[in-house]
Amino acid sequence: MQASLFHSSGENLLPFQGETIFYPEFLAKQSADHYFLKLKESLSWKQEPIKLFGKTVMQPRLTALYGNPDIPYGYSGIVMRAFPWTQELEDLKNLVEEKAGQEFTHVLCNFYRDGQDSMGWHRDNEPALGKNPCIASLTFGATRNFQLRHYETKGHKLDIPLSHGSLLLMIGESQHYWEHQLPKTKKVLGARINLTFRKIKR
Ligand SMILES: O=C(O)CCC(=O)C(=O)O
Ligand SMILES: [Fe+2]
Repeated sequence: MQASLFHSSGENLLPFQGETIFYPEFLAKQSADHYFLKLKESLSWKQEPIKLFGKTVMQPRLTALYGNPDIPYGYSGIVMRAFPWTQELEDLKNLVEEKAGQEFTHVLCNFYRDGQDSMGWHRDNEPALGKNPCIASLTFGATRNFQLRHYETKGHKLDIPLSHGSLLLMIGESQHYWEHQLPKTKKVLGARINLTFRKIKR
């Protein structure tokens, strides 16, 4: 497969040190509507604790990990065991793999119940993801503002409204030089599902 072909329809949003490409209409509305309802009711959503500066706190969202159960994956002091792929997640994985031009082993699923659920500044740079990982982020439901900023300078802040059916690819050196977050908001009342496809090494 020729990597250059896959990103031809998208533009890099980062000014330097990484590539992040946004496809606002990756899925048609009807298809995105179908997946939102299906994923909401069928995935094993759970609120899990994480360790933050030595303290155990509950994550401000629900999560579920799917993929190869033989490869454990963890972040922020927790280890998650993956559930095997469901039909819907596998179908979406195939679509995303075609666009990204690479394969994924896992998908981390996030459920933001409303604007009060969030995710703080971080990089997806666990050693198990390898040097320049491709993180493919698929969104369903309420549009939320996704923010990126340069990790060292905390400058060059970008706001990307991740809409229903959109796909964001973070590739190259993105996870080395840029951090991202999904801040809380008083404006958003509806629920949002985000799937981040990842390739995890043993
Ligand atoms: O919900 C989002 O858009 C961000 C999710 C994310 O950054 C992650 O799962 O690592
Ligand atoms: Fe992330």
